[in-house]
Amino acid sequence: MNVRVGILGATGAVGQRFIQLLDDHPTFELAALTASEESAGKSYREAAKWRVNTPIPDDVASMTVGRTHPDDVADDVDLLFSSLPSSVAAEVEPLFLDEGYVVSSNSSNDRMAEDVPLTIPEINPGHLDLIEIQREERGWDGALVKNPNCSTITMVPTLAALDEFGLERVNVTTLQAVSGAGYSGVTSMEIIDNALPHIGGEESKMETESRKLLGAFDGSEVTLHGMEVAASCNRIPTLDGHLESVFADLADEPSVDEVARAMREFPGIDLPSAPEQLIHVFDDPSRPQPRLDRDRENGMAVCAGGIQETTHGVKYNCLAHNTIRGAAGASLLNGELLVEEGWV
Ligand SMILES: NC(=O)C1=CN([C@@H]2O[C@H](COP(=O)(O)OP(=O)(O)OC[C@H]3O[C@@H](n4cnc5c(N)ncnc54)[C@H](OP(=O)(O)O)[C@@H]3O)[C@@H](O)[C@H]2O)C=CC1
Ligand SMILES: N[C@@H](CC(=O)OP(=O)(O)O)C(=O)O
Repeated sequence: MNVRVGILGATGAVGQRFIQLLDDHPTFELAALTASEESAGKSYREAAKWRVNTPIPDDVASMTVGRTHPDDVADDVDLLFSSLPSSVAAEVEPLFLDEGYVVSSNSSNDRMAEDVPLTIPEINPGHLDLIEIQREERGWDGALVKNPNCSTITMVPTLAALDEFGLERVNVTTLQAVSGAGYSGVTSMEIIDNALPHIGGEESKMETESRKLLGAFDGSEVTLHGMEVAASCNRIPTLDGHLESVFADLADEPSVDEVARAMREFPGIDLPSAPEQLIHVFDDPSRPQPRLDRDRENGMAVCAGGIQETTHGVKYNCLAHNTIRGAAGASLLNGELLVEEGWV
């Protein structure tokens, strides 16, 4: 079965990743591209400042970019991926939902809304059933599903693996790539030979979204996981790939080998864009590294290493590709799950 998909915000950093990942997708057929009024009416080649490391697919280059409005998206598009600035997404996503579109969104608005599934398919696929409640409460024919913030998604699979040892408290420090801020996010004068110890809003996203993702869903609501999370977020001059140092306090006292096993054996999911192995664990304490490890399994794997025991639990480093597993790849996987579960 072919599913016709569109991208809202198709010209941006994440939008370009969507186009790259959708090229040759087994079931998704790209049928609509939207961006701002400034890009609308232009061919995609003219409108996008293409910056990813594969050429624009020929059939996409000649497509016309529409306005980000339901009137510019054909009715027979089944699924929309959204990578708009969150202030724009908050205004326009409801227009598409009212019209019955299913939207798999990467933008941060509504991630913590009680009736909106915030999902990582390998971690909490059951939370998709919140769509029933969302439709009742908001009167939408469509459905809205969010993926988490890129720093959150880097850490949460490893925390999910640790949960069997009783997760009590998590402290995390991030070293985030410049692509996370978008193409015009930080200037070269700000970031070269430097590190920026503040990323607006990022810390609270990690502290709250992680608890929702690992929260229990009883069929009507998600109860946030009881762990405490404290985050410190920093920008460094890498291009792609967020590296994070996690200190996790646990109720049990697992050995390093037991923690490594729990991470390595954490189950994946059978979807076209999912990695074979969700968490790649290194014995070499100098890995993972952004440049060497961010592209594992097409940028969809999470890496971990440097696992050591601490007084109250363990510490380790983890890494994921922020614009693939942390953004476009995450929405794409949610889209595949929506199709698999019959919501599209
Ligand atoms: N970069 C990353 O690693 C991650 C980003 N995100 C989130 O994804 C979203 C997109 O990020 P990113 O791709 O980096 O952003 P960009 O600024 O690179 O792209 C934004 C896109 O939205 C379009 N757009 C901007 N304003 C409007 C408007 N008023 N109406 C319609 N379309 C508009 C732009 O079109 P045009 O080209 O015409 O201006 C462009 O296509 C954001 O919410 C971001 O926070 C999430 C996780 C990671
Ligand atoms: N803030 C993230 C990227 C991002 O846009 O996050 P969010 O999807 O939560 O807005 C970073 O700087 O790396």
